[in-house]
Amino acid sequence: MTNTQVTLLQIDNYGPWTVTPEPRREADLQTLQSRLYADVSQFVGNRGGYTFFTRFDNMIAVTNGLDLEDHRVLQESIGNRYPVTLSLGVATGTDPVHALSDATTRLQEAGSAQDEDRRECLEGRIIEDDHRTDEDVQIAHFDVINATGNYTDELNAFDTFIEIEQGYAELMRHMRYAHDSLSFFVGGDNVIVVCPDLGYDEYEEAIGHVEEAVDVSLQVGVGRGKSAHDAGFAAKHALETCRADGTRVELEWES
Ligand SMILES: Nc1nc2c(ncn2[C@@H]2O[C@H](COP(=O)(O)OP(=O)(O)OP(=O)(O)O)[C@@H](O)[C@H]2O)c(=O)[nH]1
Repeated sequence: MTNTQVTLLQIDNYGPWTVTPEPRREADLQTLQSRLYADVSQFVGNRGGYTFFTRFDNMIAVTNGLDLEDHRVLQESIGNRYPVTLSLGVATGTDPVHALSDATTRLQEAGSAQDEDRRECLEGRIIEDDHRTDEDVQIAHFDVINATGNYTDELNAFDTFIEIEQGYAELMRHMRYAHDSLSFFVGGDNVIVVCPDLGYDEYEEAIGHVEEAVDVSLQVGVGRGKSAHDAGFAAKHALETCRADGTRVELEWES
């Protein structure tokens, strides 16, 4: 049974900061956001977690293996080095959508994202070490079949981007509402999905749905693990099996 630990990271009072005392240069905001993401991704990644940039002012991380002290150190380190601070909500659950929803509620109850007095909140709970198992995290790594031959080498770069984003948008909505999963575009033609306990049939159904709806063909490798890294790494290996064997769905634990 999965038990996903999800952290919502929210920049405190960021909207007002971007326009005070007057609107800040857009290139500077983009640079700040991408550097902040890079630092958070490295900190969480070094401890076995995955961070997704999502909307940049709100990031979502799978943090199985990180305790509350790790979260506090992250906040302190960012607060020391950036002109902005982070509030964090952490929650756990057998279904990652529920866990994220609980993490969100924790922050919302602590105050608005644009409340001057809500700074560096840390709310929630983690999975204790002695309760962690090798099946806590399930990650599915989706990829567009032959994106290079069908899109990248054929269409102009923007039209390729539209096709890939259409596939992502359809998959993300379907996995959220049909399978209680959180999907994140991670670059190129790749989408990483944080899932509850799903099996072969659900993944095959999702791929069929996206193909039917937007005519984008996907393959998926799925892995399980104690941390996001362990599950995601297993998923990457399963995806390599799809590529080698021409299969659409590979579950690492069944190979
Ligand atoms: N984030 C991330 N991006 C990847 C990964 N693998 C590939 N990519 C991206 O996806 C792009 C396309 O690579 P592939 O998916 O290997 O190419 P493809 O043409 O779709 O070929 P097949 O996947 O074999 O059908 C690359 O340029 C990368 O940007 C990965 O594991 N993680």
